[in-house]
Amino acid sequence: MSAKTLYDKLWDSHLVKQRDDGSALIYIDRHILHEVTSPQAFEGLRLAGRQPWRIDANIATPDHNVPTTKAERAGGLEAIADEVSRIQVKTLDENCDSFGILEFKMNDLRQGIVHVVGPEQGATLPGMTVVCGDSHTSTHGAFGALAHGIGTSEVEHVLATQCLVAKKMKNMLVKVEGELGFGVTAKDIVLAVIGKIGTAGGNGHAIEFAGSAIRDLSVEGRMTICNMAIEAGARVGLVACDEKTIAYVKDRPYAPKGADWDNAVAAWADLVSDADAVFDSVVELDAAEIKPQVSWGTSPEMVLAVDQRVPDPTAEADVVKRDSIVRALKYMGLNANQPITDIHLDRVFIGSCTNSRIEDLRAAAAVAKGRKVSASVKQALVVPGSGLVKAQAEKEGLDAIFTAAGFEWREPGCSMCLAMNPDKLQSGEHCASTSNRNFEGRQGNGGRTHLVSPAMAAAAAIAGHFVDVREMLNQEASA
Ligand SMILES: CC(C)[C@H](C(=O)O)[C@@H](O)C(=O)O
Ligand code: SF4
Repeated sequence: MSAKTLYDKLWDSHLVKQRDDGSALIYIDRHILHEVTSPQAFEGLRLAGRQPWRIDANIATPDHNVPTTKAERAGGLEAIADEVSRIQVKTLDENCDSFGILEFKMNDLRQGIVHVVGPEQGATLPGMTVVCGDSHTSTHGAFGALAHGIGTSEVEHVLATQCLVAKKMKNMLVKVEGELGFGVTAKDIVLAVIGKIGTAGGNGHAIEFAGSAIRDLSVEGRMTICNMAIEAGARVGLVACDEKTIAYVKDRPYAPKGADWDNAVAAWADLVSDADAVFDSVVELDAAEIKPQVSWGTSPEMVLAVDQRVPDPTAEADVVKRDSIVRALKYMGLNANQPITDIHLDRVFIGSCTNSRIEDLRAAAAVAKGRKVSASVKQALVVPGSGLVKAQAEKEGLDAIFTAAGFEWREPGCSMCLAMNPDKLQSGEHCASTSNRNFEGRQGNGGRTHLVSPAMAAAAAIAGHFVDVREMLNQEASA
């Protein structure tokens, strides 16, 4: 038998039927739902008089439309001021109740962003196929699972049949070897990868992230990396299953127990690419060369190290690239050659499915501790990814660190990651954000997003402009 990549193995073990035209039917182990992409799918089921094929495979939670202030949350669903949001969240509740689907409702301690909640509950497991009507489902690939986003009609198809029509992708290996320097994180790795290969670099591929720097990351760091595979053009991001993955999953509510656990762990040992597996393309990065990253433009590939300057379009020979630089500079209100550290921030957002887990909050709090948010920053938000992350952070006193420094401590949800709830940028405002997309208008009409790590976002909040967090923490910069 020929050598296989991890992606090949996951694909083969879920293949129900391969057709000659290249399309295939794959079995889906876990389906996660949120309020934005599920209403029409449930409606379709209803119209067709169908029931979900395997009710227990589904798990739901509202995240995009939920408000994040205590006051709005305390009033329950009726207090959601925005009508569309209120209807979306209510509809998810009604659909889950009527079809018998497990849902962590808005004020349940287990509620949160789908991509934080799935792994946290052990609903995402190594070796599974995981889908959700959300592009950042790639996050779950950090567990050695085949995970990707699907559209609303596919949500209906998965609900009805537990299968998905899919096409096998190509294999790409992104290998990051060596040790990360002090203050450099998983977020910086993935931004550097996207800076190198571009937002189309992974098109049509499943990207496996490997190498010693990836192995050295925590499982949460690996989730941050896989989360942004989609921003590199790949619907799927993957990391091999190892001892850390298994330790993370153990004893979580929906993880197998007893003899089932032992059998599962034995089976998971094979969730690695064979040593001689062949990838269609390979990209290599040296971890030691990666510095804290800041996106300056309107696409995640428009990213630089914090000590660099915003590009000068006149230095770009390629006319298409030159035009996109000109356009991005204009939208972002930046000048050619401006040092990244001269970019001033109006708001700071620490949260989103990329960076709202406990380790992210710890990293931000380590910077915020004993410091104050700059008077020039109008708002600095910290939004935990789930109620359980929030509770853990409070147990560790992180909330007190943040509020003493002048950050707002919020209830879990997607929040300022995208403008689907009250947390938004005003036109022209610059935001240091730990999220994953910096498209025009992403955080509010005319808003200007800069993607960074949690530590870099906290440092920017303190300084009022971008700074190298390594200098703020007064440590020897490792680069
Ligand atoms: C609303 C949802 C469909 C969307 C996605 O698919 O990713 C959102 O989560 C995003 O991050 O843009
Ligand atoms: S946090 Fe942002 S990227 Fe993640 S699911 Fe919500 S809106 Fe999408």
